[in-house]
This record gives sequence, C-alpha cells and structure tokens, in this order.
Amino acid sequence: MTEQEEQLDMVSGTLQNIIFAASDSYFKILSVLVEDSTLADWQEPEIIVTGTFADVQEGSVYNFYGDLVRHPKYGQQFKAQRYENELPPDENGLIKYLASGQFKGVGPKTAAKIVNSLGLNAIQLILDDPRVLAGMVKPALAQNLYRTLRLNLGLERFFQLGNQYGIGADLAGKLYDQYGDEAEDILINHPYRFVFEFDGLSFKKIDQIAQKSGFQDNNGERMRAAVYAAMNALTFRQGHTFLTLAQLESATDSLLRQPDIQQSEAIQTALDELISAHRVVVDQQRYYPKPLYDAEVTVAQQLKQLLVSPGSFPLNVNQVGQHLVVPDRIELDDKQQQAVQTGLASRLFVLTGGPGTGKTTIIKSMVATWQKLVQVVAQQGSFGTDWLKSQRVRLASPTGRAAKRMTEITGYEASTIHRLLGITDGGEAEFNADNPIDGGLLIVDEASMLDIELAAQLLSALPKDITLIFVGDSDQLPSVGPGNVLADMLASQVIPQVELDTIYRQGRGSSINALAADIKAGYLPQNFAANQGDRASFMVDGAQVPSAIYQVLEAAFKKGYSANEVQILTPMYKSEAGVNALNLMAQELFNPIKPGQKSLQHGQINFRQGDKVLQLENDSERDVYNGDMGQVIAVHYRSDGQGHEDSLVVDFDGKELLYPKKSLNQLTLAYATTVHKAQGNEFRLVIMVLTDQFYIMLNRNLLYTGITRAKEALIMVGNYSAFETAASRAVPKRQTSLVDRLQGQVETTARPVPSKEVPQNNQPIKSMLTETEEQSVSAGSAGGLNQATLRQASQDPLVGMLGTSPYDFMP
Ligand SMILES: Nc1ncnc2c1ncn2[C@@H]1O[C@H](COP(=O)(O)OP(=O)(O)OP(=O)(O)O)[C@@H](O)[C@H]1O
Repeated sequence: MTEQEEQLDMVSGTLQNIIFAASDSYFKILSVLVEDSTLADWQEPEIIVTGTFADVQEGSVYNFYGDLVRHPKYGQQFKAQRYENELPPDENGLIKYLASGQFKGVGPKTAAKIVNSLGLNAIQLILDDPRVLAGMVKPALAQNLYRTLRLNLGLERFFQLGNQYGIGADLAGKLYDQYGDEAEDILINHPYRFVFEFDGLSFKKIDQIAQKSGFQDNNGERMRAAVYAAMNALTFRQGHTFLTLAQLESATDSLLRQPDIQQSEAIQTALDELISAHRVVVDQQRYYPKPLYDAEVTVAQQLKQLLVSPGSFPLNVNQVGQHLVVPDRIELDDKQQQAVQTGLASRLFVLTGGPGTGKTTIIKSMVATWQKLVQVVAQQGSFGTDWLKSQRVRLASPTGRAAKRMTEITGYEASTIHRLLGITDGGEAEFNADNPIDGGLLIVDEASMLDIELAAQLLSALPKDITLIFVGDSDQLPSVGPGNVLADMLASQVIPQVELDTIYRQGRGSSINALAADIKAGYLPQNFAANQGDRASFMVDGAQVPSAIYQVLEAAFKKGYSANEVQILTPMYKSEAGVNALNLMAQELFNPIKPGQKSLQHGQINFRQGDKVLQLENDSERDVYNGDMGQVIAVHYRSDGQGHEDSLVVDFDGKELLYPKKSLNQLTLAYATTVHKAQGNEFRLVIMVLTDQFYIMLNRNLLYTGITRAKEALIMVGNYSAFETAASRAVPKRQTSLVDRLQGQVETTARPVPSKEVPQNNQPIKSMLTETEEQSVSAGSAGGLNQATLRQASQDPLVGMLGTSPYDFMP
C-alpha cells in the first residue's frame, strides 16, 4: 500500500442499488448501505459511492477506498479510488456463496465439497488455476464455475493488480476489455506486448510496469518494443513513412535514455527480429512500420492501376471540351479549361492551386459536365437507369466542414471520407476491395489533408473504372498522419495534373491571396506592415501580444462579428499567446458567464450555452470528427431530471449531439485553435498570432495555411521577426517513397503530363459520341478574363458585406 493510499478512507457495506452505469466505460454510481466506515462524521445509513467498478452485484458486500467529496449539486458522496469484494469470512458463508445460484450447476453439496477440499482460499485458488477442481467436479462444470468467477471477480482482481502497477481503473478496464482473462498474464509476464497491440500506454509507462516484474534492461522483448515504439513515435511526429537506421538508433537511444556502447548492436538485433516478425519492413535501407509500408504500396499500386484503367466510357479531351458546362456564366481560362477536360478524360487527375484560383469553380464545372456526358452517353448507348445510377457523382473530403461546403457549392451530397467508406472508430471500413463504393466520378477536395493510411483505405474501396480527381493546395500543411500524398502525387509527374495560378478573387480577401502567394515564394511583401482593405498587421513586442490580441478581439466584437465568424489561429496550446489562454480570453469577451447561468466545468474550461467548441476525436458513429466546430446550445443538469448525468448539447451545423460530462474530454473551446485544427475550415475574419516564442513551430506552410483560412479579412498579430522566420523557412521534408514507387518499374501506359499541355492520352478505344453529338457543343470556351467575368467576380456575395476594414481593429 502506498503512502497516499494509507490516507484513503474506507466504507464497507452492502450494495443496494446501481443508480447509474455508463454504457461506454466502467463508471458507476452506487447506493450503499453502510456497515462500517472510517468516516468520522458520517451518520447516515446510506451513502452514494461513485467510481469505476466491474460487474458489481446488488446484495454483495464491498469495501470501498477513497474520499468523501462534496458535489456542488448532489451534496456529499464517496469517491472510490479502488474497492474490493468482501468474500464470505468463514467456510459456511463461502459454501452459501457458491451455492447461491450465481454458479450454474453448483448446489450446496458441490459447494461443500469444493470448500472442504480447497479451504477458505478456494476462490483465489480456482481463479489462479481452475485445474484445482479436477476430480471434484466434472470438467464442464469446473470451466463454467471458473468463467463465472472470472466474470464476477476477474475484472475486480485486475483492477487491484492494475492499482499495484500504477494503472488507473479506467485504463485497467480498457485492457481487460481488449484482453479479457489474458490481461493479468500479459501485464505481469509480457507487458511489452502492449507496445504493439494496445493504444493508450506509453513506452515509458510500460517500461515501469516491466521493471516491477523484474525485466532486465537488455531483455530482448524490451529492446524490440523500444525500437518499435521509437519508430512509431518518430514517423507520426515527423510525418515520415520510413526512417533511416541512424534516425532509428538515435530515436531508440533517447527513448531508453541509457546510451552505451552495446546499444547499437542490440538495436540491430531487435530490428532484425522485428523484420522477421513482420512488424517492420526494410526496403533499400529504409525502415518502415509494416502498416505504413503496406499503405504506401497499396496507394502506389491503386494509383497506377487507375492510370491504365480504360474507365467505364472512355473519352478524349476534345469530346469532354465539346460538352463542357461552366456554371455561373464564368469564362474559364486556358488552364482551368484544361483542368476540366483533362480531369474528366483521365481516370486519375490532380488539381492544385492557391486560394482564389478557381478550384471550387472547376469542381462545379466538372460535376455539371460529367452529368451531361453521362446523359449523352446513356442516350447513345441505350443504357438504362441502372447504368446512369452507377455513374453517379461522389464527393468527399477529409473534414466535415469542407464536405459541407462542397455540398453547398455543387448541390450534390458530399461526405467525409470516413463516412464515405463507412469507417468505424476501430478503423474497420464497411467499403473495401471486396465491397467497393459505387459511382462513376469521385472528387476528393482538401486532398492535402489525406494521410497515407486513409488514402490506402480510400483507394482500395473504389470501383476499378471510376474517374478519380484529387483537389487540394499542396502548399498547405501536410496531413496530420504520416505521408505526403498530394505533394507526392504532384511531384511524381506521372499523374495528369494542372496547377492553377491566376488569382481571381476580387474585393475582400484578394490582398490576402496576394500575400499568400508571396509567402509561398518565401518572403513577406514590402507592403506587409501597410494596412490593406482586407488585411492589417499589428506587430508588437512579446509581452504586449496578449493585450494586442485582446484589443483586436474587442474591436471585432464591437463591430458585430460573431464568435463563429472570427477565428484566432496560433501555433501551440501553451504560453500566454497559445490556444488555451486565448480561448479563455475570447470566451470572456464573446460569451461571459451570466449570474445563475448553467455551466459545466471540465479541467480549466467552464462550458456554457453559446460557446464555440471544437471536437477533438473522431466519432464515426455520430458522424463528428476531430476538427469539427460546433456551438453549445444547452446545458442540462442531472438534478433537473434531465438525463442521468450533467451534459451539454452541441450543435454541429444542424446536427445536435449530447455530451455527458464524462465525455467532455472530446471537446474544447474553439475561439482559438491551432492552425492544424483549422485546416479545411474558412472564416470571415482570421486573427493570426505568431511570436518568437513559437520559434520551433514556425514555417511557411503553417503561415500560408493559417492566413488562407481568412475569406474576408485578416489581422496578423505578433512579432515581425516571427512572421519573417515563418515565411522564409521551408517545412521540414517528409521522408516517403511514394514518388519513387509511382515512378518505379511497374508498367503503366500513362505518360507524364506537363501542366502546360493538354494531354491526348486516354484515347477512347471507341468513341461513344457521334459526330452530331460532338457538334452540339454547349457553353464554355477558352479565353482570358473579360468584362463579363470581372463583373461576375465583383458580384461575389461576400464582397463588402460588413462595411468594415482592418483599420477598424486598430487600437
Ligand atoms: N475564370 C474565371 N473568371 C472570373 N472569375 C473567376 C474565374 N475563376 C474563378 N473565378 C472567381 O474567383 C473566385 C474564387 O474562385 P474559387 O472559389 O473557385 O477558387 P478556389 O481556388 O476554390 O478558392 P478557395 O480555395 O480560396 O476557396 C470566385 O468568385 C469565382 O467565381
């Protein structure tokens, strides 16, 4: 017992009633009839006990260890940190317990036989090894008794064991869920297995557990686990799909923190063993975690297959051009037109370009043109409605917000990639190679956010003859997970691609796009400090940054901007200019607590109605994903009779979700977020904060991604030197082999397509369009920007909407 434990109070009593049992954890609220306790001034016959409990039985006696706490609404209750099932203290009691009916097939006679033979310690002995029952009862009965005892007592025993190893009940519950009866054996004898199989325990923690069990530093299991853990940590931190031997050695060294001369040899041995066990793949001296290797190979193979697929109705670029549909009476420029034509004439295509260059316009045009082509082909080929359905348009994006925007713009249903593939939270996808999705055209927007594993899942689940188009800005931050899919596809030059580079956005937001272009080129423009119609910079010294941000925020608030329209972006969570501090500052301004208002406290955050919040985890069942933003629309208290627990109701773009208090770790305030979390989102006003404090985080892609989230106005606050450093510093390169694989030896008939050339590849085997059809060409022709298009652009509904300028935000 630790010193801390000795200070815990104890309550012993009969469990009367389980008031609440959470469905997704072992958290329970119990009503207990007190028989004994160390609580000095507890006089009541009953006490409420809360905590993490296994399959506790009403009517059984338990000892609870913990503290008496005062709940703001429910008064005093006992918060248990651990507990034990008090087993009957004498042989008669034990016989009664075993014969109580809980254990099928065990009557008073059998129970007496067991207790007489095994003594008072019978239950422990059976749990340790059910073979002690041999000869006493039939094997089937012995198995059944053992299983029921395990179910009733195994988890409790594991909770206690976990406690000895410093593992909290929550984590112990998760381990037990994953491993069941085996959990105990693994924890004691093979703890390093958790590194490979269990998500939620760090190597350091596992190492501590193993040390308690007597594992030596040079143990082989330990070395293999250390190499693998170091490999995973580094690939995920840096976004690499593979590491060099030197990188791996140094990462393992720093994880073990005991570099000595033997280390390098031990690492090499561990690595060889990991390779034999198919946990690590080595290919041309590049060391990959197996899942990343498999994903990369799958992506390369699938992309190459698409490149040579004939498609369901092959067309050449001219035929597409003749049926081009351009919405909004815009005249596409040459590159834009080339994008639509090449995109739809190829089976695989990548469209890239900065903000305001027309990517969305092209998606709209592609969808409309595709619909038209499908109609024409259906008529010519006398295809029925089934064929038409099979050619339907699918739209997807890595984030919910971007998918919603695609729907609004195209009028077609768009979804997250997770939803498109039916990916559950365990990572299993409903759609895969054996059960592909349907559709003739799939457009994936915000493709810069696609990591190698999600890309592999997506590509594996596509029909072989689909037309696949990726759209994204390769200068934005790469995906959070490993891989560099969009940039690699572009760099490979084997996939038809077009880069749009003329910025069309007029009015508000246009000088932001020009600034983005300069930053992309690696520098801040001369006019950086000079305020423009839609952007301003507010450069101050480090200590003044928070008050400068406050002034800008206050001005935005007074100008009538709602919290949803303003977004503060900053690189990190900590520090006074970090996400956490700025969120509290903005909350006080935009949504201060009112006297008597309901609220829920979680950590440092006090959530209340009206708060802008951010989802931090993927929850595919409820279709809400890491990075989605919503608004708290209600706070419910249990004491009001509303549900079993205090909870929040959050509205995510029309979808209302309930968050019981225990799941509030899935949410945080969203007035300020990191740039990473804001990827795929756009806001009317962005306040971009960079200071020298964030030096290690500063790079071009971060700044570029941050400022291009601003649709109308941008205020930059911080140190000039920080902005300058960010603009000048290229993002660290991710180590991947996708470019090599795409350019590799696998046969492909596709040839690289330089962006300036409209390719004549994918020539149809037999055109399905007749001459007459081809002549009945509709809208759209190549050409530059004319007066009509300029008028169109200036009618952008966002232009001049607020009648404010960044000058209004200056103190
Ligand atoms: N060829 C063109 N002629 C005139 N206006 C155009 C042309 N192409 C696009 N535009 C206009 O430019 C603006 C920006 O285009 P669009 O939204 O398609 O760009 P984007 O690349 O998707 O930008 P973002 O990524 O910032 O959303 C729109 O108002 C659009 O109507």
